[in-house]
Amino acid sequence: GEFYSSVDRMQDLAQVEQELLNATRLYLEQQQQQLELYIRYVEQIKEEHEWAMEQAHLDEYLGHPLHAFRLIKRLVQDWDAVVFEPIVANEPKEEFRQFLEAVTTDLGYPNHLELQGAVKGLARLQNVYNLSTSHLAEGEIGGYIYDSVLEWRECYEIGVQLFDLGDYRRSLEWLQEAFTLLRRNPEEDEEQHARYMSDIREYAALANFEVGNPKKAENLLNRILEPLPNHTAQQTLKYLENREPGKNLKEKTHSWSANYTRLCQGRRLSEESTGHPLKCFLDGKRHAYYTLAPLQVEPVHLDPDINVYHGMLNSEQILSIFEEADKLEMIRSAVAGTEGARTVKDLRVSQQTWLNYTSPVMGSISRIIQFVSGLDIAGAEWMQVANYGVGGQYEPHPDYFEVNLPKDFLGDRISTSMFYLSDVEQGGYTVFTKLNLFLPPVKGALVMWHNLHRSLDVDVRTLHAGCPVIVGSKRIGNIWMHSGYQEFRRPCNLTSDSYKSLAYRDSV
Ligand SMILES: O=C(O)CCC(=O)C(=O)O
Ligand SMILES: [Fe+2]
Repeated sequence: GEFYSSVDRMQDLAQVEQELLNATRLYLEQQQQQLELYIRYVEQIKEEHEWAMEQAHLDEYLGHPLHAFRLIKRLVQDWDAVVFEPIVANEPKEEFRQFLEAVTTDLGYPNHLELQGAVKGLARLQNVYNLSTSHLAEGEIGGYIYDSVLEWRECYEIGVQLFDLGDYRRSLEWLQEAFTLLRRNPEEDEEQHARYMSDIREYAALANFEVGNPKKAENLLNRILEPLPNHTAQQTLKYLENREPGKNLKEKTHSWSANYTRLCQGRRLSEESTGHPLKCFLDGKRHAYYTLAPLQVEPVHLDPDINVYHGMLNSEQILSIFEEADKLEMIRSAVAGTEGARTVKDLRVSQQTWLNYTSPVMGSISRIIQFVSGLDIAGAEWMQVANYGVGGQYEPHPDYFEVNLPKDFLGDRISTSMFYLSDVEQGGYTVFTKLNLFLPPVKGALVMWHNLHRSLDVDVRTLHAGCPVIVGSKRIGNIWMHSGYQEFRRPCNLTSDSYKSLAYRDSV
């Protein structure tokens, strides 16, 4: 499975590293003992050998039958048993090799795609939250200082990865950061230092070329060639001669990008009032279940109605949910692609699993959902439990299908009920890009809204997103009810109010 797309899965990697540390230490100690043993034996043989060589006449010496015997014995037996065999067999090495194989098949091991995923996550955080490269490298995120700083090599690696990903502007920033850090903290070996500086300059030249700055690229390469005329910068210079600068630069922006970014940062799009005073209230009447402990309702939007219900799950219940989810395999979240095919894309970076309603805690959840929504759980999918990873997000999307409804669905997703199963230290808001609304996750709270109009036409105003997680582990539980099972639960009139969506169809 994949690691970077879920903070929970990343814990396995910490375990992998712990085991690697233990096993490698042990291996090196065993090897060291083994080496010392070889050295002792070889010293002994050497002594004998040298003594023989010191004799005036070697042929006379070897003419002695005991001497001859001992030389032959040393070669036939001692060298073989004491030196050749253990060196060739090298048991600790074989053991170590087997351990590596076991640990990587057991727990899995990240590959270059994982590194790429983690780097993409960092760049995404920078884009959405306007994080400067130097602040991030210094461990400062959103005004908070964390005790984690990056070294020049790490910044260089991020720069190289971003270059390969075609994000040339960001790549350049990271390469510049690497350059600054290396210059501030030079390597002791001067030659080595110069080599590293050249490595950074060469990549920076390529990145400059790609952002449309060929003069700068040329200067950087010439700068390398001054002291080192044979450096590969020579070939790079030639390679760039026949290419067009800046032609691979592609800016990916969506119609919703500006709203998404702004709301994720916790900034409203405008201070325009909705005309409704939105005040929290207690509701003990919705269902007898809530007579003694009324629902704590926070209406966050009217028309479409979006409500947050606080304190719906306590920590023990949330723990039981995780215990249940832990027994199942988390998989990388897919999105509905064309023809309903599931595809994995950067627009959704999380892992998920599905829980049915048979366990005690899931039984409570199904009651909560029915009592609060007034809808029938018979038309619900299992609860989807998701955990986001490094810079994990879910770009703006509606929860309804509208077209390509899965075959086993009876009706579209009439409502979304989303439980926040964790607090998030920084980032990870849920935002509605057409509604000027952002919601910071609050552990134990439930957000609920309808995705369809009364007429069951889709309500395009419900476009929403999960913003990238900056710091922390975001967990949510989603339950989608289907419209097909609600004949007895929707007594209100079915006159179409879908005209309300018209103005929003093409808006951002
Ligand atoms: O993570 C969030 O806040 C939103 C998640 C979501 O919209 C979904 O899973 O459909
Ligand atoms: Fe959603």
